[in-house]
Amino acid sequence: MSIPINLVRGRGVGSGRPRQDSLCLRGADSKPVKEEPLSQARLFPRSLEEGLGFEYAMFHNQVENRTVCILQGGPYLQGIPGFLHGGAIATMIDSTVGMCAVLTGGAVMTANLNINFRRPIPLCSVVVINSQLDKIEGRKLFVSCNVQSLDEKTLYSEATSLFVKLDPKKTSP
Ligand SMILES: CCCCCCCC/C=C\CCCCCCCC(=O)SCCNC(=O)CCNC(=O)[C@H](O)C(C)(C)COP(=O)(O)OP(=O)(O)OC[C@H]1O[C@@H](n2cnc3c(N)ncnc32)[C@H](O)[C@@H]1OP(=O)(O)O
Repeated sequence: MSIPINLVRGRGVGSGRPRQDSLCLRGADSKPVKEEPLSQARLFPRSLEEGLGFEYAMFHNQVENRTVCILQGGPYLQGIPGFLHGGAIATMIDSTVGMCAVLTGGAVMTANLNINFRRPIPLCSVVVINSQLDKIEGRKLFVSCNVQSLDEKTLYSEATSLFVKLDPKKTSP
């Protein structure tokens, strides 16, 4: 029986090389089986060679609860020829609004993510993801963002998201 891997904890934040992470293996009942260092585990957007995948830097404003990501999607992220794959865009939107939620609320997980893809993003172009915390209701954090060209003339995507703070009383998220 194969053991499903339910949680890979990434530690790489912002730009830089991928770091070693630890891996928690969980059985079918979601109970931890063992936790050990795993050199192959990487934060997903840091899993490709430099320059070929997700090239980005993030900046967080703690006063305004805003996170900005400067992103250049490389040639391994192609969807329609010449343009970024929608899943790659979704990954970086989730990572940016996720960073905003984590730095505001601590341990959270994405519960809902809605994306409108307005214009295709040319491969290897530089775009800006602007996210901000809209409101907090109990354990729920609502974060929205847009993806624009550097000159702000082109709106590529808009998204809204819901993050839920993990409940320490529950054994698994
Ligand atoms: C984790 C540690 C974080 C620390 C990391 C630090 C290092 C930072 C490094 C790098 C940051 C980069 C950032 C990465 C970003 C990527 C994040 C992801 O991609 S996460 C993977 C995808 N998401 C899942 O797999 C979730 C699967 N879902 C769940 O596990 C649960 O559903 C969970 C935890 C989200 C909520 O479960 P419940 O049991 O705790 O809570 P309930 O009672 O169900 O909901 C609480 C409230 O939220 C509403 N809610 C829940 N889900 C909803 C939904 N989908 N739509 C609307 N409302 C929803 C409910 O109606 C309830 O609302 P009412 O309190 O009654 O008002």
